[in-house]
Amino acid sequence: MARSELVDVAEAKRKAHATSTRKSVLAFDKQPLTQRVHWVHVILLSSTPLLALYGLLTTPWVKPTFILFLVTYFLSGLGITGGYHRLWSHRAYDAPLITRVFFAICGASAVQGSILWWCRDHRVHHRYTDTEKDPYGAQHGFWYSHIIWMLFKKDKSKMGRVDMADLEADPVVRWQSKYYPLITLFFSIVLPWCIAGFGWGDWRGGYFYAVILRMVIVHHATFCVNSLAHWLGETSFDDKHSPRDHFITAFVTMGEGYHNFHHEFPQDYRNAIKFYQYDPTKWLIVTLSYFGLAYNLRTFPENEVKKGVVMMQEKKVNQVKRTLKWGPTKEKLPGYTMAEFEDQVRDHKRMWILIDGYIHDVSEFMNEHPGGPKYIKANIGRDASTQFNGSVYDHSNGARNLMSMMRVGYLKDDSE
Ligand code: HEM
Ligand SMILES: [Fe+2]
Ligand SMILES: [Fe+2]
Repeated sequence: MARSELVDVAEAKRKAHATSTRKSVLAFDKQPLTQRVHWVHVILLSSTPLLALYGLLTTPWVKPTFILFLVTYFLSGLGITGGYHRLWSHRAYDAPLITRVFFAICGASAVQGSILWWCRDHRVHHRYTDTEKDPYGAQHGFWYSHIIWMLFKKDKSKMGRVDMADLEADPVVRWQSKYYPLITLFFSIVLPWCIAGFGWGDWRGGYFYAVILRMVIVHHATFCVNSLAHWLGETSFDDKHSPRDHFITAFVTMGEGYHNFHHEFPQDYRNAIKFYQYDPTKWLIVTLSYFGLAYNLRTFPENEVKKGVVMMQEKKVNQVKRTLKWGPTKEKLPGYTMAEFEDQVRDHKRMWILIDGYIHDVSEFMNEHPGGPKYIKANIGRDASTQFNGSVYDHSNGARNLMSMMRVGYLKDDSE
């Protein structure tokens, strides 16, 4: 079986498996919707955007607050992407205590739950992508994977399970889980607010911009990794699941936009593999590694990454190939012995020519032959393989493809 056919068969099996998983673990309970609402999430996720909007309309920007807004945006955003996501969820690199504490604090300031909670869901998402066990399964649509999944409590017995032993053993993770509300309150709200207030007297701007607006933007940036990154762009490495690569998603999410790559090679500390693609999270990890603050940066072997690309290209080529006519194959043709072939030409006056094991009807082509009819006529009823392949003229692919459309039979050997 050809390699491309193997790929197709494997894919059909995967699709069948995915459908059966979807049927067997149908989502959501019979419980009424109102009883399943996750009120804390609903209130947090609806009030903060409204507050941010109100702040935007009523509060003037001052330069130091704008700078503080940018700094807190990058710190909390990178806490999620560099810490929660690449370090803890995927172990894409190792980091000493100081880096882990830094990321634990920055990540907490994004107000997206503790490392343990966030990483558990994320590992489940990778393991059960696009099935009912995926907490933010993209098969339920853009808005479900963006935010709706958080607004309802889940039936835990139906969620996928993953190994979290490595995180449970990390004292920084345990410390962050234990004091999560305090750490978040202080680093997300109190500290930036006080810096703007005590620093330059902008209590109002500090609250609305460096705390609320920044929080809302980082929330939705992260949510975009689950929605936009499973919806917009190319499936450059594998199309068996929904993750996609797009530079817009990368810009919105601090580099998490090459999501097809990421789902294929989740342990790679990079999301963007080309130097010109936007991945500030990767740049941060590399910079930290120069100072010994990150080490063992993991990358997937280049050879395997390229195979993914080539297999997708092959798939696209095969799709186009299937739309073209290639002439009948041996299984669809009658076989003739050499004697039968010669009889057909002699007794039935067929204009048949034998080349490369196939018999071709050249009656309509003879006078169109770019090399002139003479060469064809001289070979009716004969095997012209040697002449066709070089002794007279070595034909192009175009000529070979054209010839395959003229097949009317193949040459049986006498034992057949
Ligand atoms: C069904 C069989 C054949 C087909 C479909 C075919 C097709 C073509 C085509 C498309 C060309 C243009 C150049 C190219 O694309 O390579 C060509 C040129 C030519 N063919 Fe054939 N051919 C066939 C059989 C033969 C045979 C049996 C001979 C020789 C005994 C022959 C001799 C030549 C020669 C001499 C040229 C001219 C090259 C030139 O002057 O540039 N062809 N043929
Ligand atoms: Fe994903
Ligand atoms: Fe991930």
